[in-house]
Amino acid sequence: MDEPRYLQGLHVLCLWREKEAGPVQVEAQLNGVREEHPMKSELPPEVANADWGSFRKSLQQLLHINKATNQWGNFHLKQPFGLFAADGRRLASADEVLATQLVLLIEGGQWFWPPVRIGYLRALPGTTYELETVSVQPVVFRVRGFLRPEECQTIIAMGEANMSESPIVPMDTHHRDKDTKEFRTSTQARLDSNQSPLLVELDHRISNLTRVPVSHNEEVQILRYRLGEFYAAHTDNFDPQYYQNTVDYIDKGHRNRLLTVFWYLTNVSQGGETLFPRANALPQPEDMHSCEKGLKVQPEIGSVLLWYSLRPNGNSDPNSLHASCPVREGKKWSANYWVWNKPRDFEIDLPDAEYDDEYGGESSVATEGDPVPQNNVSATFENRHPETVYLFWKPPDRAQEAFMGEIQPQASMKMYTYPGHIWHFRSGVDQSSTLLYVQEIFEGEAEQIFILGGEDLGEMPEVLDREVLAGSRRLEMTSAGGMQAPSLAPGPAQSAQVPLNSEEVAAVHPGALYQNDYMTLWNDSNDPVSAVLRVVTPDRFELKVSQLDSLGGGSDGWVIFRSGFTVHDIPDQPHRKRLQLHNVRDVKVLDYDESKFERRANLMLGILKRCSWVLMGAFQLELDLKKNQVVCGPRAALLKPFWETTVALVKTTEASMWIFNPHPSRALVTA
Ligand SMILES: O=C(O)CCC(=O)C(=O)O
Ligand SMILES: [Fe+2]
Repeated sequence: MDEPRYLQGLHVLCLWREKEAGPVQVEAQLNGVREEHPMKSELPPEVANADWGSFRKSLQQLLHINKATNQWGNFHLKQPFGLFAADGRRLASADEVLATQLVLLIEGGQWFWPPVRIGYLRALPGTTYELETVSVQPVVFRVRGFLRPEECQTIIAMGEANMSESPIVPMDTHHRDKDTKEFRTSTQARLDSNQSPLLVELDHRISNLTRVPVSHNEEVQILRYRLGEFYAAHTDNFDPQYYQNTVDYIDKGHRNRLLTVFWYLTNVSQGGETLFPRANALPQPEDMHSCEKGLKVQPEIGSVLLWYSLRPNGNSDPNSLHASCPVREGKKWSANYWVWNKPRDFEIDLPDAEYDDEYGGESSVATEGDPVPQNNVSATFENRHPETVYLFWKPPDRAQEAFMGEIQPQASMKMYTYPGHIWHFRSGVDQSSTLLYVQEIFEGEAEQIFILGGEDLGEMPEVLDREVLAGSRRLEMTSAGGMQAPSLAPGPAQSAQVPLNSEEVAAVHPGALYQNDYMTLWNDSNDPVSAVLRVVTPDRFELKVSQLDSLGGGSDGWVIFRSGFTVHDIPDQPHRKRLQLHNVRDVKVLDYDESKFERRANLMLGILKRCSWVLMGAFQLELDLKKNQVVCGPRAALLKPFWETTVALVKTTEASMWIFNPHPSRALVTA
């Protein structure tokens, strides 16, 4: 039965809190229909601080989203729902959702532009073009001037050099013995984006239009229709019912073509229209070759059509049936750009950001024989840079990287991946943009967190004010030189380093020692923690933290952190200097005795050890020349289990360092 609501699975939510720490109010317009009385409800206050999985689960329960709303069955293969801002930006934390307030929950997991009404014009932010709704059932947009005439020319020329007969993927149950020519008479060429920078650019132009990552697209298919040539009515997605031979390839229907961006590369004098015979709920036509009824769109050079073959909930949309009417005069050049609801790289099966999400509490069908990959890793990439970073997966055997999404400042993105996989972080959406960082997924941990450090100092100044420097001036931290990729490569920091004056030289001379005052840091057993920073050379230090929480409630644990550093000015604070940390080749960044710590601590230390750049970005150090202190604090959540608060390490000497002796019979040694 056809669903009455053709935007099923697209829910518009408004979330807010009336009081800080109060419950989260939710108002929801469901299934793309604007009701006079929207659904109203609230979620308990703790939901606001919940991890992403629990947060999603509470929304899912509230809205009664379940897998069974999907027509394909095999629910374990169904893609999880996605949450988006109204401009199509994917949201990835409770914080982000609550900050955004107006969000779209899309059950099919990929962004879906709401059509609103026929004739509705939506300016695409950051571009000069508009999405014009030409049909709401199916959802079809036209974007005029999306391609420049000279780009159309170039594409046609590339296509022309590679033409062959247009194939169709025959429905194995229906059309196995039929001649392709009965359905489609055009000629076609597939073009790999790698062969042309224009195509690479178009991948991103389109991804920006659809808000679906580039990794989801098929190679563009250039089409040429000569006089009388046509394509009978069909849908672009694959219904598993009709594609038994390819059913695994399409995850039994859950991996499917989501949308088509159809390029018109020429005008056509007569005929050659794209026809939607079921537009506005018209019934299934009897004659798939008829061009009589339905919505007809005339080819117009440089314009594109965007239509969805799946509904927002991931089911197929029978109204997306479409055809190319025969060309009556002239020639028609056009192209299919198909975008799938899941990434196209099948072997590695790298699903979407939220693929690992649990639907929870659903039918047993969902768990029967789920092919859950064994050694997969969920990697969370947190962006602490002041600018958006672009995440790419670098396949081992190919030069072409797969764009997986963008991470806004302060946002994070979770990916399913595998040990040994390489991830690239770039400054832009294409592969020619600056490579900021390379991260390999390591063995052993199922959950890995990577924080892309930066010069953005986040909440740090406040922490300093409150806990260490009460009464002193608020610190103005600076953002030095934009993006600074944490790097494993040795070398000086990128922002300009100032020559040291004599005061500074004295502060960081080899052998200079700094220690926190006795009883300023504590472990769980209430033993005082000692932190000693020792300058090794004028550009390297070693920080030893001892009396850490250890096995069986003890305090034997110690950690040594080694880093290179450069000294930087802080505007208007002549006596304060920022120490920028960096790796030094052949120096072991982290040392500790595993046998001293509990499993959880070892786990965290293991992570820190493997991605030492995290540590470089996680600590914030400042030199106070007046007070002879190094102020040291965490600036990444990752560090907080070890280093909760900001402490001042005071200049000291070997002889006057304090040592805590946990043995009660022996006296504490202080100067
Ligand atoms: O040429 C057209 O207008 C539509 C072609 C089409 O739908 C296809 O090739 O899948
Ligand atoms: Fe088509």
